[in-house]
Amino acid sequence: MKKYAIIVAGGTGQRMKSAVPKQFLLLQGKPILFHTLLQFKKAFADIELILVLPLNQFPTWNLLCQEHPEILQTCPHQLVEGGATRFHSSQRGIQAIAIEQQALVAIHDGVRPLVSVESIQQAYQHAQEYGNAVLAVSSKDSIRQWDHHKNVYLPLDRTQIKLIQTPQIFEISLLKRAYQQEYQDLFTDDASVVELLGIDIHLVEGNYSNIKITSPEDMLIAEALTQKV
Ligand SMILES: Nc1ccn([C@@H]2O[C@H](COP(=O)(O)OP(=O)(O)OP(=O)(O)O)[C@@H](O)[C@H]2O)c(=O)n1
Ligand SMILES: C[C@](O)(CO)[C@H](O)COP(=O)(O)O
Repeated sequence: MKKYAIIVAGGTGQRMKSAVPKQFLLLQGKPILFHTLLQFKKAFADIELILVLPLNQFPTWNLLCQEHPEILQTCPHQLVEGGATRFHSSQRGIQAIAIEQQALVAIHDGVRPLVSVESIQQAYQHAQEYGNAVLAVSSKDSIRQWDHHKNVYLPLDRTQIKLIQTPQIFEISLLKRAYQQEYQDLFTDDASVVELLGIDIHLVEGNYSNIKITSPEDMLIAEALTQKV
């Protein structure tokens, strides 16, 4: 089946507090987005890549592609303008795909460059079998939830909790239908959008190195995890 990956990088990275948008920061000397795109290309040589960026970041990305010619040599991709929220960026990426054939579409955070090739391949396999697949890991920490009646945080059974990652992979017609829905604040990922159609989400074991680069210490962790020995 035809495979697409939509790499959403339409955010402004407020929590990273860096002058350079976090998706362009250099990890082992290469832009974070290059690492992300490359993992999908390594997973499937024939995959079609769509990169979603804010329109005002297109010139910076084009410059980076000139400075690092290996980006376009190894990971040719279509550039699509992002939206106001992650939902709207995913929606625009999805609109860029024609629906003339069956296809599996992965939506992946541009700032998760350490996703493994094996996880990507495994997730596509599960999506082929179950119609969708979402990477997730168990919590290594204890978890508490605010109780509005008691005005206190109460412990949850962490064996019942999963921490959700990307990629999140769906059949194209399902995604197109899901993203016709009106935006809601509870849409923090693509699975929550699809689920509202009454579809059960299929979780696949992810891995702990697939971190989302969100705040400054995440760059140190990513550098350490990619260190060549
Ligand atoms: N309007 C938006 C907002 C987010 N994203 C993408 O969704 C992913 C996960 O979001 P997050 O880490 O929250 O990124 P930012 O929104 O950029 O960060 P912050 O919330 O700190 O501003 C990122 O790859 C981000 O670029 C996007 O494509 N479009
Ligand atoms: C999609 C996601 O990475 C799954 O964990 C996450 O929900 C993104 O959340 P953010 O609020 O955009 O950081």
